[in-house]
Order: sequence, then C-alpha cells, then structure tokens
Amino acid sequence: MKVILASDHGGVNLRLEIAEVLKELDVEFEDIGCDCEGSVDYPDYGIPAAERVASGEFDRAILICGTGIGMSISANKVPGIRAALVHDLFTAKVTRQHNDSNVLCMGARVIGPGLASEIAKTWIQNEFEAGRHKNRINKIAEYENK
Ligand SMILES: O=C(CO)[C@H](O)[C@H](O)[C@H](O)COP(=O)(O)O
Repeated sequence: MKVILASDHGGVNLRLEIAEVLKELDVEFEDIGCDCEGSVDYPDYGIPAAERVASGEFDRAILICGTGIGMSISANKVPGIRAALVHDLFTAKVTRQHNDSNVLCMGARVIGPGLASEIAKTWIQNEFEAGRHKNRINKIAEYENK
C-alpha cells in the first residue's frame, strides 16, 4: 500500500507523528508537507494529495489540518475520493469496512497524538467488506459521473 501524507500549518506536528506510525507499520509513504513555519491554505495540500490518490498513483491519503474539516471538504471535491473525517476508533474501522474510504482526515486541534496514531493504524489495517456496501459506493460514483 502507498500512502500520501499532507497537512497545513495546523497539522504539522501530528503529521510528523503519523509518519512515524507509517514507518512502524512498514507502509510506503510520501510526505508532501507543508514544511511551514507560517500559515498556509489547506486546499493547496489536500487537493493535490487527493488527486494523486484518484489518479491511482497512491492507494490512500492521510490529511491533517486544525479540525480535519477543511481537508475533508477539499479532498471530497476530487472525483473518486471518499474522505472520512475521523476522531474515534469505531469510525476509523467502520469507514474502511463500509465506505472504503481512501482518505483519512484528522484534526490536530481536536485529538492528541496517541489517539490519532491508533486511528491511523486502525484505518490502515482494516479492509472494505464490499457486499451491500458496494452498491452504496456505486451510487455515489454514478452521481459523480453524471
Ligand atoms: O479547515 C480548518 C478548519 O475547519 C482547519 O482547521 C485549518 O487548519 C484552520 O482553519 C486554520 O486556522 P488558522 O487560524 O489559520 O491557523
């Protein structure tokens, strides 16, 4: 699995923690920043990362901003992206099993690094269950392709 990792200025420290988690899990990843002291705009990182998942270059993305909301709104504008904003372990698991989410968004101002790391591990390690959930995802894709 190949993962692309990005954040705005609000998510830099948490992004570096998540990079360590990916190393521990032996997951191949590219970290595209930001490498910022000052303020940046989350769409400038979230949209390119999501596009690189949609194109097939990466399997999944993990995107972090202050709340995770800006990143999730941005990523979900890219056709083919199913970005999930997650701050607990239950939805980290279920969004993989039911939604086949290909982008995980978290808010560095919402949860601490311990929980965020567990969420990232859970999200990386769970698989899509398909079955009835596939029909639902297909309906989203059909709408997107209208
Ligand atoms: O998009 C967001 C809010 O939903 C993110 O949390 C951003 O990181 C945040 O808006 C950045 O805020 P700042 O005051 O410019 O640091």
